[in-house]
Amino acid sequence: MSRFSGSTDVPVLTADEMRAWDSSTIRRTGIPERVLMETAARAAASVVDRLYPHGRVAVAVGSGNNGGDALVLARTLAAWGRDVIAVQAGSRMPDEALLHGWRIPVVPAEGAAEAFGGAATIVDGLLGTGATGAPREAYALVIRAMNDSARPVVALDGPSGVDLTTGAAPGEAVRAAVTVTFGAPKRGLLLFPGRGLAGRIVAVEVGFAPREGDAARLITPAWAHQLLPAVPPDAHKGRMGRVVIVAGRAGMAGACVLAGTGALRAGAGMAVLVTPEANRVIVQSALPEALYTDRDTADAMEVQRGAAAVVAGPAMGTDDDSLAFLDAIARGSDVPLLLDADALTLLARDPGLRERMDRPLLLTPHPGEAGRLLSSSIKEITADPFAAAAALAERFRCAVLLKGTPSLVAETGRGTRVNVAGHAGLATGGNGDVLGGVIGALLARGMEPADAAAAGLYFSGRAAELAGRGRGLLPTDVADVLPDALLKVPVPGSSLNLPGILLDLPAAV
Ligand SMILES: NC(=O)C1=CN([C@@H]2O[C@H](COP(=O)(O)OP(=O)(O)OC[C@H]3O[C@@H](n4cnc5c(N)ncnc54)[C@H](OP(=O)(O)O)[C@@H]3O)[C@@H](O)[C@H]2O)[C@@H](O)CC1
Ligand SMILES: [K+]
Repeated sequence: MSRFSGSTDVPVLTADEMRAWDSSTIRRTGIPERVLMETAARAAASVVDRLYPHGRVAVAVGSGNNGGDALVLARTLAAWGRDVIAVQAGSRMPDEALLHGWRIPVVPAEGAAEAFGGAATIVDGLLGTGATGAPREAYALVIRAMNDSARPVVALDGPSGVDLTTGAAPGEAVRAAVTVTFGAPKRGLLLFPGRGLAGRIVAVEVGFAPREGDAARLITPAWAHQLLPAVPPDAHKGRMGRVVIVAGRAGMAGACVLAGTGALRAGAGMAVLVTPEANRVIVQSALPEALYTDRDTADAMEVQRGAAAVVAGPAMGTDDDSLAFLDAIARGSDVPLLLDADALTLLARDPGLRERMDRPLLLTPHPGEAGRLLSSSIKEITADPFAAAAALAERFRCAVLLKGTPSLVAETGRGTRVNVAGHAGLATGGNGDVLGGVIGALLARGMEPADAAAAGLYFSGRAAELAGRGRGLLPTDVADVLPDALLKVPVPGSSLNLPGILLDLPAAV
């Protein structure tokens, strides 16, 4: 289960952004780099000591500041009475003065396998945000020895060999049990394969100044709850928002039911399901709480009268009739419109649809749909989802929720939001339909499209966590616990019980 501090503002940074933040903190505050390093390394030492309290700790030391962190951590653990040995990977060691005179045995890279074999826990302080390309030979040797040792590895800032901006691993890369990352989670830790190699991710606060500008940020519980409009004590269904859902071609009633369920479970005052007559009996039996309108005879303007938000697309069909109906819907109102699934395929076919409508727009593509909208391949989308989401937002002048691991929300001029709530149990058909309905309900309650998308991701992810992690979770199981996820109950902080933990994310398994 993802755990967060109460912070509303946790950046997600590229390696370059992290280095720039570091230098600007030093410049603006006068805090010496050594103090940041000391704070970072002591926080990591606490995590190592808490999680792996017994036996020898072997610390792999690179020649940059990541190695500096490792030396400070080694010295700190030694001062706490732990048995510590260091393995030198670089041609030189970081400043010896970091050891404060503590004597720690140091072995060369060639002795790594033996040193790791004699240890209970390994700390990876080889490479951090300053690394470029695949680890060079002595480093690669030490990384191989680490991965072959069958000992748990705690990576400092990131698993060495992982590009902390892209998540790529161009050569040997550490497979960590835990990554303690400093100041903010790095983007490359949240993108695969980096996410898989990082293990459990613990982000610790180390004394940076507040970040300025529109960097990417985590969607935190505190932020999502703060955005959620309060339910007035004299609420009535009209004030809680009417969501119109255009979904499900004939024979595809399920998508419509699931989107409607998502909307109602997320607190919409009313859901109107617009779907062909062929689906009527199923839709009305499965979700009698929703209103039904026959799509075959519906007037696109009439059906949106009184609506506070419209969701169109889940399994609605991609034929000419569907395009004509979508076009009429898009032009028939000025309330926020969410386009998902088949509606995105139709938009890719007829991008002029965007110009013909005049209303706030949110697109919620998966990488395949994003690829169609940008005329690029799924591989290109997943290689840099941050860039793809930003390009879509620019191209269609709208908010974009790009689904994936992690899902992102982008809008031009606003920082990208990154979701880490939820788990792989959400990767089944139908959850996207529920999510569309949830976001529709949040739009209908007056949230901005990008905010509604980000909050919708968080609350759905949280609901999936509450519903449990096992296989076989139905989208309706997730929808059923949405009301609990939406309650303003504080999310428990890190089970490590140490101060300053911004994020504690379980390993991706
Ligand atoms: N100030 C902060 O924000 C704070 C930062 N902190 C810490 O500093 C880390 C960043 O430190 P950094 O900038 O010194 O870079 P780092 O990752 O140690 O690597 C540089 C070294 O690696 C080498 N090298 C590069 N590529 C390589 C390769 N492929 N294969 C082999 N070697 C390679 C390169 O050698 P060169 O290429 O120069 O010969 C150079 O010696 C950051 O991640 C965090 O842990 C904390 O103390 C808290 C405060
Ligand atoms: K590292």
